[in-house]
Amino acid sequence: MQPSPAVTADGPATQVEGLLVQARGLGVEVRGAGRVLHDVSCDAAPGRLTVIAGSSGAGKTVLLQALAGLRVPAGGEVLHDGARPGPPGPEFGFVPQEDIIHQDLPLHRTLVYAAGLRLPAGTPAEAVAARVDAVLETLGLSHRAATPVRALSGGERKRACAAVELLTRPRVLFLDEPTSGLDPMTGAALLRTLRELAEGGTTVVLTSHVPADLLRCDHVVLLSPGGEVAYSGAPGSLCEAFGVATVEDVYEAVAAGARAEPGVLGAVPAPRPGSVAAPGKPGRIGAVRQWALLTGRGTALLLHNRLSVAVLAGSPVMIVAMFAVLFRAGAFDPTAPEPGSTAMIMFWIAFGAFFFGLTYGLLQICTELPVLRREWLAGLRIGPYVASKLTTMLPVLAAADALLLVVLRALDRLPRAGWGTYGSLFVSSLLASAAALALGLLASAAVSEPGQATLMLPLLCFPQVLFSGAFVPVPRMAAAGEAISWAMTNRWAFEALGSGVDLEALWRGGGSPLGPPLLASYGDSFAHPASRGWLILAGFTLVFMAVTWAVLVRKCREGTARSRDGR
Ligand SMILES: Nc1ncnc2c1ncn2[C@@H]1O[C@H](COP(=O)(O)OP(=O)(O)OP(=O)(O)O)[C@@H](O)[C@H]1O
Repeated sequence: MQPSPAVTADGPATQVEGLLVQARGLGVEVRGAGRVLHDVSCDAAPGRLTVIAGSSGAGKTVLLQALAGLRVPAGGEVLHDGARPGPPGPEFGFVPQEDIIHQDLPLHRTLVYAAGLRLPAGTPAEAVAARVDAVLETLGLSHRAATPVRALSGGERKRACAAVELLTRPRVLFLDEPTSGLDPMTGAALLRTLRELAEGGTTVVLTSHVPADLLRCDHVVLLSPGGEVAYSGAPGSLCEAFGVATVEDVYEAVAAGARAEPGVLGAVPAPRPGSVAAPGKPGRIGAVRQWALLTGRGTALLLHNRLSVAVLAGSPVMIVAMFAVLFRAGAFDPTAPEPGSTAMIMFWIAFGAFFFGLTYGLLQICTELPVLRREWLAGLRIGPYVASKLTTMLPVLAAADALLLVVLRALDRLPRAGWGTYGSLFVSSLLASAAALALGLLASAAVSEPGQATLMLPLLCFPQVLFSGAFVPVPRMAAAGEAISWAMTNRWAFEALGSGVDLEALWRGGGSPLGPPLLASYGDSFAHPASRGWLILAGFTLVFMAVTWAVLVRKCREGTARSRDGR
């Protein structure tokens, strides 16, 4: 790791008027854990490096979130410049323990996208690039600008996350365990960088359980295992206050119940009860611009991730190859059709389109929830975010569906028909994929980790096969099964595809004696125009997207005390 450079004239630490953060008698409850913090009073002053320390589980993260205004106090209050925290604006930086940047793009490009979402609307591209360059220089990352984030070392990745937060020149920067997992030298270098930011005026608050970190900061807030302040003051007086020789001894003394008198911070402005801190002027970019930016970033991320490219390109090719060897040619020959095979070909096209959409959607959101949460706080709207997932993936799905149809037609597994028929088949497939993609996005938003999303795959696929009406025709289903089939997008895709190739006419008038009895068992499944299926599939897509939006809004708001305008 390179030594941290001096803060440049253009760097984020220059001429920043830091935010005064105060906690007064703060109590915080966490669902499932009860009251975690008790009567905590402490200050984090501008231009200072404040560290929240304590044993594991003492409540450091909860206190950091509460000081940032991201947790509702159960008692007492948090004040920013003497007022209640307002909506988080560009003056606010928060780096959680999880990475808040995507892994696949080069660092510079990642920061340019982040800046696009955070800097005021209308910021010229050159100004964005200059800002990114300045932040990279401040954090000693200029030489890694072209490196994919995934290839950065642990310490560099932590600084890259901080870099995102510095783009807007925040007045306060909160960091949750920025030095955890770093070797002592890298940790010390990161703290030096944070010190330089503090010296430039920024209020810097971090959590740490590395003893050496405490001595490098200006102010220590040490929590007892029960979530009370055991010490608040200068690091130089810490050991003396407990009558011990080392920081490790202090931890032992605190675990045994020792407490020290809170240190005096100096004069702070009197609180203005009832008032709300004004956010910095956000000047956020509009919903359409957010959607365009996210679509561009989503596409770039897809193309830069080898695994996703392999899945995107590989799964349609494999499925097309399997279909090609499964079905015999000529099933749609009007003089000697194979009615059973034609129904199966239609079903497997519908299911292939469904499968592409679902698998593409399932990992889209759950793998980037920490990034989304942080960007939401910074002003990202959930609507453009969800819409961008659709617009990023739809062209890929269109290509996969088209490939399926073109190859099956070329191999004579589909009828010799004109553009009208193939246009209809393509629209049915694409809408089936879109509905499945939206279902995948919903599942991805609802689960809490990628492993759960993978488990959802068979759960979501099975009913789509069973209740599609292909293997057990809808008129032959039990009443409950028929009711369930209404909720299956695959049923509507199957019927729209069958209607698109006019299976009814082929079965009724074709030269196979099996056609009429089959038609009798499928009833009016293919009697409706394909457009009816299209409308239903489009409706499902919209409903799944809307529910995804609602789930994500709830997840982003969860535990967030600060209101946020402009979702
Ligand atoms: N989402 C949650 N659900 C249940 N309990 C929680 C949750 N978040 C925190 N807690 C509980 O709140 C307490 C404080 O947690 P916190 O993460 O603030 O501790 P910490 O001091 O930061 O610990 P560590 O150093 O291990 O990160 C712990 O007892 C923890 O189990």
